[in-house]
Amino acid sequence: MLQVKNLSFSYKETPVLNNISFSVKPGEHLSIIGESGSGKSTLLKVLYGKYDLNEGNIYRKETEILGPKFNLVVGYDFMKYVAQEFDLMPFTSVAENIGKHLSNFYPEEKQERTKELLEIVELTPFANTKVKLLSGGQKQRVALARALANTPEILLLDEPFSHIDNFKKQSLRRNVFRYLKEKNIACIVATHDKEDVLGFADSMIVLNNKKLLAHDKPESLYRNPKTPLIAAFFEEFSIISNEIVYASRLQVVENSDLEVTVKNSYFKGSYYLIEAVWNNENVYFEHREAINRNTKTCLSVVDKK
Ligand SMILES: Nc1ncnc2c1ncn2[C@@H]1O[C@H](COP(=O)(O)OP(=O)(O)OP(=O)(O)O)[C@@H](O)[C@H]1O
Repeated sequence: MLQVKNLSFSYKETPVLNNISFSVKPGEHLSIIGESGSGKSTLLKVLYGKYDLNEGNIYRKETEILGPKFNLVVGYDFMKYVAQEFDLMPFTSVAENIGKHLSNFYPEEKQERTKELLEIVELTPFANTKVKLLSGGQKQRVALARALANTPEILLLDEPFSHIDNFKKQSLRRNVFRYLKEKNIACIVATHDKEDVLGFADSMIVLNNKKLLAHDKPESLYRNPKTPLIAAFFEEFSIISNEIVYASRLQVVENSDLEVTVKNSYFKGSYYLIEAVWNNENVYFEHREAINRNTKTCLSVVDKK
């Protein structure tokens, strides 16, 4: 449904994206990951038609998405974009902000729809609160609900849960992503958080050095990370005999050639992450309890599942 072909983009003299191609199917959830400054936000803005491309094309079905040089009003009805800065109306209520783009011809439907959207983003108790009185995370949820109001075909989300506390984040993420699937709304999500990806995204792209480093299912990239950058997105890892090995694949054994010296133990809830040294390199592994500093311990690599 959305097709990106050989896209290249520069801010004046600064090239940011080089020869990027991918496509998104109706209802697909695509994550964009990459280090800070790798161009995730820029890619979303370019997809939205905010900038003119240097090269390449973006198509939604047969329609080409064009930048401001060719399209006076930025944006399209079939696509909504929730930026990192939310651009809300501070002096009006949460409900009014959410209903801003809903038609006034059908007041009952508008009220019903606003109620439904408030529930999705868990803001029902704040319906009549002025937006300027909300926290950053609450404003982010208003922006999300407003983007969903007219059921777009494609939603572009830039770090959609970054301002939301951990208490709310899990349930909100499930609510929103489940809703998008139910309504067959495609979403393209720029994120630093693997929790936004695993269990939700159908596919992911990795931006690095202006290029598309990888494009695959999250499961495939997790199981076979081509580079340390990809592995680092998912978990702590070590390089052992030129292989990327996640901390969860190393276990303590009686004897092995891999004898490490423990430096630190970090409590992680259901396990400890142990930082150790082997051949002057850091090695990370998971263990059910903390291990004293300077303890020598042997490790073995568990086979991939
Ligand atoms: N308006 C702009 N004008 C000039 N350069 C910009 C502009 N916006 C971003 N850049 C540059 O483009 C590059 C990509 O930035 P972008 O914000 O797209 O990265 P990002 O991957 O989204 O980063 P983050 O994860 O920190 O949000 C950076 O080098 C940034 O400095």
